[in-house]
Amino acid sequence: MPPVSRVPISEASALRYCRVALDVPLAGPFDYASAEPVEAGDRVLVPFGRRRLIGVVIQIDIEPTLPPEQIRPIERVLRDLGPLLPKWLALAEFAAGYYQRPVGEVMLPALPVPLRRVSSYEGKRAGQQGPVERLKKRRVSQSQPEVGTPLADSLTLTSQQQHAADQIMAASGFAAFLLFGVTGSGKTQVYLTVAQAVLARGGRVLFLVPEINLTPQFAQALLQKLGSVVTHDEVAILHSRLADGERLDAWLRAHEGQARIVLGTRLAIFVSMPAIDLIVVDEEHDPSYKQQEGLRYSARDLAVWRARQENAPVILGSATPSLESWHKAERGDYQRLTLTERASAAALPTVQLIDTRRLELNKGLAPQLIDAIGLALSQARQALVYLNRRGYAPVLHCNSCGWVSQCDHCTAFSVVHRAGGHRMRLHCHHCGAQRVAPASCPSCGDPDLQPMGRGTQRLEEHLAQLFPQARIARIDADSTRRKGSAQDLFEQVHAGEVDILVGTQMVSKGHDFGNLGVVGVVNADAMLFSQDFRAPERLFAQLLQVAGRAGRDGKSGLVMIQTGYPEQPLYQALKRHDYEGFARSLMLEREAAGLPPFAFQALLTAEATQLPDALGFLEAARATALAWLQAHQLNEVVTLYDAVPLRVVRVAKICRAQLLIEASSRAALHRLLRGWLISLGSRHGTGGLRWQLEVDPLEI
Ligand SMILES: Nc1ncnc2c1ncn2[C@@H]1O[C@H](COP(=O)(O)OP(=O)(O)OP(=O)(O)O)[C@@H](O)[C@H]1O
Ligand SMILES: [Zn+2]
Repeated sequence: MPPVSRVPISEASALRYCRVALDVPLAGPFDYASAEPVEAGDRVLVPFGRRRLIGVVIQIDIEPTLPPEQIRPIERVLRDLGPLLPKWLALAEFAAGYYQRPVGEVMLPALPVPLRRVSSYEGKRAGQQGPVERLKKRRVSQSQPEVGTPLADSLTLTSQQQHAADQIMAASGFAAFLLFGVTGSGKTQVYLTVAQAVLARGGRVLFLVPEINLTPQFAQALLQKLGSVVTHDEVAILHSRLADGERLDAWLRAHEGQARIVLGTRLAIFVSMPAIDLIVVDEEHDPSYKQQEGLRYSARDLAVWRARQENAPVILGSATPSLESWHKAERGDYQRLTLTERASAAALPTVQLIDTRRLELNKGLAPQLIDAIGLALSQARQALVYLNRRGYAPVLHCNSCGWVSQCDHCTAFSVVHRAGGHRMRLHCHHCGAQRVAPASCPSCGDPDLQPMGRGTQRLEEHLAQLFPQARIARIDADSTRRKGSAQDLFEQVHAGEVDILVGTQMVSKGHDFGNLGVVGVVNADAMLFSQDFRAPERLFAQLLQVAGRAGRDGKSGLVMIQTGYPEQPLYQALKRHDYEGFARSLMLEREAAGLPPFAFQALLTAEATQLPDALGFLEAARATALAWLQAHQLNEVVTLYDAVPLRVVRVAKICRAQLLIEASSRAALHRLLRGWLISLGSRHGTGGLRWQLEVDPLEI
């Protein structure tokens, strides 16, 4: 361990004071003293309580807020990396302010682990070097990077694609575009055409995709189209499944400017780049752009902020834009570009609603769907059956006494999963607890326990019985846990080694299947009557997206949706591929009800071992907020709802409750949040109570 530099008080006048952001759940930032000059953006190793932490200097030459003798000195300035750029610091400061988190909890998690872990800089392995030098040594010893092979790019843009690309390329400085293009309209080609122009003049591009599994497809398309303007080495890929070293490598290449294309999932929005000349957010409506823990940011919204900061254009692309973005386009904040036709001379698929009320289903499948799948297979085409529920069956049930499988730790059913050798297991999808399914009913002893309902595993089994000759692949979170397994499965589908694909929404996002003739949707109704006001928007998007996988090759595509409510406007709009009409009706409802995008929300969630503690905390918080609103004459502008338990109230033995805050003015909402948070105290309160604030929550 390097000696701790204890600076004698007599020399205190030679000290400078600075403010350091640390990843601790306290307001911060924290004052430190330094004998050597530091700059904003420097990473430093500092003592904190009894621990030592790596932090980021965010302000220098400050007037300390504590008496000098209480201020501890910085132990070491980490000089293996130049200071983080002012623009990057500003992005983190903005996110911290907007999402109401201490800046250190934004900055440090945004850095690759080795750059913020004390042990990377100490101990035997670290020697004198830090992780950056170690990585660079490794890089030199590896073979030279291969140069991208420019492939002939034979596609001629359709006139709609060309028009959209021209509009974007004509933009100077910041401009936000909503690229609204039907499924298969070739939005990717528009992004790539604009990116090509940017890269050809030496610029840099940040591409965001919603799913890790889409990065290989995208990276390939990038190199194919852009191989003449960038090399392999100039593309950096960032997502959460990379090993620490890989992530550091990609991050550094972006930070140091070597990478000119950064392609990644939501976390890539926090990448450090010397400049960005174009940002693309593909499938901008996708909920996975919203981080659901820690700093609950929206990468899509930060992308727009960042484009403004960089004075660059941003493209938000989707066949089913979020109502937030659609609203901004309607108001003219975003420029809307529309692609109404599929690119490759393919028509949009025919959507049929199968009324299951008058049907006898065979293993949950309508005879028409079974026939359609059979026909597709006989024509050597593929079929996809979509069921957004993983596992074998949602619950195990006793016919004699009515016992159902429940998680011991959560107020939720435990889901039946089939392990190898057909053994049943029970998994809780909330807390992750797993156990072997009981052989007989724990309540009455009846050995005849039945799985009830259907998940993707069971659907896969049924399809195998109905189509014994077919090669069936299941793609869901369970079948793709192993790194690379999703990519392998998708490659098998593309290579034609799969006849029937069974999957959850993982299969619906953005995949360009070449030979998919039929898409069947089962059990979509489950989401039709959800409490969440965003449920119809989300269901429509999911179904339109999955429907859009069919018939992309120019041959016919057929989509069959099994429903007990075919007359529902959502299904009727789907049948017409009518995003615009459906969005219009949802928008009217939202406006009448004063819901987003016509209002702004925040959600305060509390967790405690006893529900009354969580509710009590929220009620006290509510009273404080009400008083504050009254004092600031904002009680007309901001509404505080009652504190209520969450739908799944107990998870892993912890009870959860929430308090919804809604405002007609974003500024008023943020004023309240700033004034209020201080009064709530530490996020880890006493008696195991924890709270969490989310700005712009997606799920309520
Ligand atoms: N100008 C073009 N001429 C011929 N084929 C094209 C053209 N542009 C795109 N394509 C092809 O059309 C298919 C769909 O393109 P792409 O995947 O970009 O659609 P998309 O708009 O992203 O759709 P989705 O929203 O459904 O993901 C791809 O196979 C692509 O190669
Ligand atoms: Zn559980």
